[in-house]
Amino acid sequence: MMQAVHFGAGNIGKGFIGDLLHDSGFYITFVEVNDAVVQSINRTNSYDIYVIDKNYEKRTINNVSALSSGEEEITEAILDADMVTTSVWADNLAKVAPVIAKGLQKRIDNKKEKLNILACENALYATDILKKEILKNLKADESELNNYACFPNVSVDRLALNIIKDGEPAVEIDSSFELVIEKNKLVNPDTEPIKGAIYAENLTMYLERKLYIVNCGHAAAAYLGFLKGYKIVQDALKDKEILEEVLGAMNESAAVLQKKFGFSHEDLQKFIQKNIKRFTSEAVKDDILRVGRSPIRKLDPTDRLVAPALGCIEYNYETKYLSKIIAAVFHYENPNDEQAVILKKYLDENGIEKSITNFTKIQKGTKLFDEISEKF
Ligand SMILES: NC(=O)C1=CN([C@@H]2O[C@H](COP(=O)(O)OP(=O)(O)OC[C@H]3O[C@@H](n4cnc5c(N)ncnc54)[C@H](O)[C@@H]3O)[C@@H](O)[C@H]2O)C=CC1
Ligand SMILES: O=P(O)(O)OC[C@H]1O[C@](O)(CO)[C@@H](O)[C@@H]1O
Repeated sequence: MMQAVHFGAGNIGKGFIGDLLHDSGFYITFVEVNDAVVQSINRTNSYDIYVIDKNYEKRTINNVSALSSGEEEITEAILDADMVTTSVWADNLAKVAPVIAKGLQKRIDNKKEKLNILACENALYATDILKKEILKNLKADESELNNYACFPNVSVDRLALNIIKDGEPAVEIDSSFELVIEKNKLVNPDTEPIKGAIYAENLTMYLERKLYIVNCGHAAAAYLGFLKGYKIVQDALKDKEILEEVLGAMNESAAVLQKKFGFSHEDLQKFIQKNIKRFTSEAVKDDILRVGRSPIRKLDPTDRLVAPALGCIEYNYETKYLSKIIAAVFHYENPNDEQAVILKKYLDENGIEKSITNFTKIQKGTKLFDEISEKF
């Protein structure tokens, strides 16, 4: 049986990547910092996922085990692996990199064959970020590493939510998904190691369409919804004013992608409508605090809100909606979200102008800066 080591047994780890790896014939060793999750997987060497839009049909994923993040066996698991994947959040890639590097060093010492390493995170080129972090922790240099590992980037799209079922952590998923893998960076670009994935020559257009339309619209619903006191995304989107503004932001992003990649207007409209339908599905209750989580990451100039706004500026398009949503992020509060706490503290101590530049890197004196500051 093929072996995969997956870092992060969270919603996407279990509900998406684990599901597809299992379907593709892999035995999966999860590496996870949460010991309760490790124990839960190891109790039965399986876990359950529930398909929301198929009447919560249960799918049991077997041929799995889990290791706690400090365990020595991780190096051995990587030594024997055919693939390594992550879904730990982009902010944590630097933390898993030393562990992966240790396993890779052992593969290098043992002259093992090349394997694919994929960072399945919501971020632009997350696998490149992971590779850079691995190199910081490896004796080998990049050209030697390239003989032992390939690093395709990935675009990851599936709704996966955590639930407790019969006292055990489980995951609810949507049956629809899109996993796009950078084909030419695979160990063997003619193989399709994960069933159901799309193997793309040009990942950038898929990655940007996903991050700058799907995640942009979802984030817009969360931050505007929060401002008006909603708790659930589906409820926020029943508010006509919020829906109009969310669509406005998605359309501003779409205009940039149309110009940059040559997508047709009709295709992008269909894409937007399909995603609004997903966000408003009555079967799902998606917590605004989940979708709005880690606001500092979401204010990054390469992420879902600021990057499309900068694209609009480049093409001389309007940023009426995107600027309002970026401004709304600075009003977001969640005492249980470390980044939200840091953001609020910085804002309270330094004011909106310094905060805009500090978190978005948008410079004072530019049109976009003025718009965000005014809307705030
Ligand atoms: N949940 C969703 O619907 C989607 C999430 N994503 C992306 O997938 C990634 C994971 O998101 P979720 O699964 O929702 O989050 P999650 O919080 O459910 O899962 C992340 C898991 O990684 C574990 N983890 C964190 N640091 C670790 C470390 N150093 N070593 C081992 N495990 C570690 C956490 O304990 C947690 O179980 C994120 O980058 C997110 O943006 C992408 C598409 C959809
Ligand atoms: O996982 P992140 O990057 O924090 O953002 C939440 C987003 O990710 C998703 O969970 C999946 O794309 C969306 O539901 C939401 O837009």
